[in-house]
Amino acid sequence: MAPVCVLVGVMGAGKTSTGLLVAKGLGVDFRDTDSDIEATAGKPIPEIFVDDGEEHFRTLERAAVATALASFDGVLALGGGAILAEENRAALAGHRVVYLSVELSDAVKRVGLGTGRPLLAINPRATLKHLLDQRRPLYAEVATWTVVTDGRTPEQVADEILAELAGDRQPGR
Ligand SMILES: Nc1ncnc2c1ncn2[C@@H]1O[C@H](COP(=O)(O)OP(=O)(O)O)[C@@H](O)[C@H]1O
Ligand SMILES: O=C(O)C1=C[C@@H](OP(=O)(O)O)[C@@H](O)[C@H](O)C1
Ligand SMILES: [Mg+2]
Repeated sequence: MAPVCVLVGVMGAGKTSTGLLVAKGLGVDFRDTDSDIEATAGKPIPEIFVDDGEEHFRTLERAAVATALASFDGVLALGGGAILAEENRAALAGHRVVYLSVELSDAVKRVGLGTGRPLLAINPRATLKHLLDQRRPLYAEVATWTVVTDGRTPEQVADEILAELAGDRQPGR
């Protein structure tokens, strides 16, 4: 069993919102490792960071990623930092991994002022710039294809993914 596709990308790339639309379009289940982690911990992500620290969050995340990749066959969204762990990048090999790319200005517009992302609590623009610089090569490393999301709605991005998936399933491709 394997996910139809796995969405990766930085915070604000639209993994959760676009993933839900892709799953709906395909008529399959949607799963987000962030929700799995919250269910396991019994509390929201910001509280995990405050009470237990980022390292503990990453430990829960590695377990959530491994479980979902092995046992889920719908559309799977990962948290933006999941690709930091070598173990997770290795586990993604052989899966259809869609990198939702977004540049700094759109990412800041989308998540800069929101709550719920503890890493962005202080100076979201500078933090996002640093995370993008650090992580871009890692997203590219695990991706089997990249979809640019700047200036596009989640619906437009989801439609492109659905078209690509439909093409993938055609005989001879
Ligand atoms: N393509 C897009 N265009 C504009 N806003 C978007 C887009 N994708 C997501 N958003 C908005 O950005 C915010 C973060 O989206 P989300 O799906 O949670 O991103 P991620 O899971 O990648 O962090 C949400 O408010 C969402 O509505
Ligand atoms: O980039 C990160 O390190 C994180 C991204 C978040 O998920 P989204 O990318 O869905 O916002 C969430 O896993 C946590 O706040 C840490
Ligand atoms: Mg998300």
